[in-house]
Amino acid sequence: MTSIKIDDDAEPESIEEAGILEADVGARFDQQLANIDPKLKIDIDPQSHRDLRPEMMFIREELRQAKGQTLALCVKCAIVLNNYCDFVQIIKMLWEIALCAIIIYLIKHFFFSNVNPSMDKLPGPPRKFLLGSALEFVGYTQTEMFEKIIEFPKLYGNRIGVKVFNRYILHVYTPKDIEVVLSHSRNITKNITYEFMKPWLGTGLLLSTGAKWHKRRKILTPAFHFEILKNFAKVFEEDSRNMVNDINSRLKRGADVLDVMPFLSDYTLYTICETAMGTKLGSGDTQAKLDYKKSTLSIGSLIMQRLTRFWLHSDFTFYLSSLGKEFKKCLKDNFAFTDSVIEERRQQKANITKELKETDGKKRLALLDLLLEAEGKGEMDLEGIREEVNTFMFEGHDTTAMALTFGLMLLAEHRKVQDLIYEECISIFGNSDRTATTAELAEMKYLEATIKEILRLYPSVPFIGRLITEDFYLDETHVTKGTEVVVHIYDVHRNEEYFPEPELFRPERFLMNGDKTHFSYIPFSAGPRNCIGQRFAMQEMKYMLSDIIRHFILSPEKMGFRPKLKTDLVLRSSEPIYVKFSSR
Ligand code: HEM
Repeated sequence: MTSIKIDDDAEPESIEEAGILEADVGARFDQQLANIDPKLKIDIDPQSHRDLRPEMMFIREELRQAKGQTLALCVKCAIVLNNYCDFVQIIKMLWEIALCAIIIYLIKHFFFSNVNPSMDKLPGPPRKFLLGSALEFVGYTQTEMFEKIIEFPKLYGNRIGVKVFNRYILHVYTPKDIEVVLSHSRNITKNITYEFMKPWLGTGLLLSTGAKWHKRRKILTPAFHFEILKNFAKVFEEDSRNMVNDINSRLKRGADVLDVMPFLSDYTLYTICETAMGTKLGSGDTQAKLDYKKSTLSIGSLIMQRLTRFWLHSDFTFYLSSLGKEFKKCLKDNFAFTDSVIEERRQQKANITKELKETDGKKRLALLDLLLEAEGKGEMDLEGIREEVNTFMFEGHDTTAMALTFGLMLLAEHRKVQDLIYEECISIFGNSDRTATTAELAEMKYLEATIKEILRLYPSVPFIGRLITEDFYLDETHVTKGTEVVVHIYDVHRNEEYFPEPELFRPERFLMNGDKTHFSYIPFSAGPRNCIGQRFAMQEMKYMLSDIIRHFILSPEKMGFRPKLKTDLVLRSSEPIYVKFSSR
């Protein structure tokens, strides 16, 4: 309710003056009445008009219409009301100007603040006004996404520029470009895609950057020292022997065809828990273990779905959505398991300290022990331990499980390769059933070449990303700060120039090339942020594959079967991979 007070002293002196005022005020009213908020109630006290002469009154019909009531206004009232309306108009106008300024700022910030003509020149998928290529993957399944990404170099060439809103994303495929990106000592920050993993892995070794990453890498590198891997040999041996026994008992029950992915994933999980975490899981599925495996698979898939829906990129919208709610539930299950692993090791801490004393500190600590030791020295807190344990549990078991899965699929179709590995094993062990020493594993050159070839065709991490923090050039392309770069490992491994007939599974390539593949072969990435666990992974895979081939002949369930691949945190098959086992 707006009350208009009349200052009687300001009453016009004469009818003429009132007439002039009315004409003036009336004209201005006519302009403004259209803008008066119809909800505005104007209450003019009729008592205050009682002494006014009738000539000094005028009725604005428009006001009556606008307010649904007849108002008799004296000229002074009209002036006051008019001034009031002017004031409201000014405020409204200022608000509109501010709103426009905010919108212009946001549009500029989100769509136009990042302009890089040399990136704009690069070929790439079509761009829509303002959105760029933001709609490119909307509605795609993970399998369709993978197929589309693989098509990119065929459509647009070997250096591709993509713009999504204001983000430039450079895709590189050639060893020459990849070398520049990965060797850069200061461009070590991961790109925005990895942000979606942070609620899960925190800023552990995989996701951290700058000083934190340097400090953590220094603390954790000793956990992958050659001597430590030697200590792990016993666990690798035991787990691969258990795996062989498990397959044997299945064969006795007549179950000779295995869905290999979940099977292998169990064993790589046992191995990472027992080696890096110092915790024996025991065979058989507990609910916590099942929840961990299920939630790890779901987390990857939910992150991929979020990635393709740009409106879920903000935490606010994501956690309101059903995907976000499911994601939270998966994190809870995942953390419950990893927390129990930490707790169990913490309980054994007294034993570790005793062992350290007995060996004069010469005993090398496993990863989790190093973390607990760092906690004791005040270099790390519980949150820090948790993010590293989550990082290593995931990176340390899913990557190797997928490599072994694709490995068994390829070996099953290539009997000759199996025979060559078998012969290599016989040349070392003869008829003995004993397991290999680390020195003997190092001698298995053909097996090593086979694993390399498996990882060439099916690199567990098919793409990696960086956020550029320091400008550099790729020939004439100026890659500026803020640009994201995606390195296509899967594609560079299929470059015909380096790997003739790239789709063929041919381990001999690595016997001839040795290690002179440079940046054309990077399953473990390269440069400062390469895989810290690569020797661990190679050793684990050697133990498992050699033990399988020494005991079984593999054959495919369906000859020529190639599963559809899907984009995920690691390279996955979209359908089960079955392999038939028979005893040698
Ligand atoms: C076949 C097996 C494996 C493959 C193909 C693989 C591949 C890779 C690749 C490509 C990266 C770089 C990721 C990036 O730049 O975003 C990486 C990083 C990493 N990997 Fe592996 N990995 C394997 C096994 C393992 C194992 C067994 C562990 C641990 C025991 C491990 C732990 C890590 C960690 C912690 C990083 C982050 C390193 C850093 O940024 O400093 N990986 N891995």
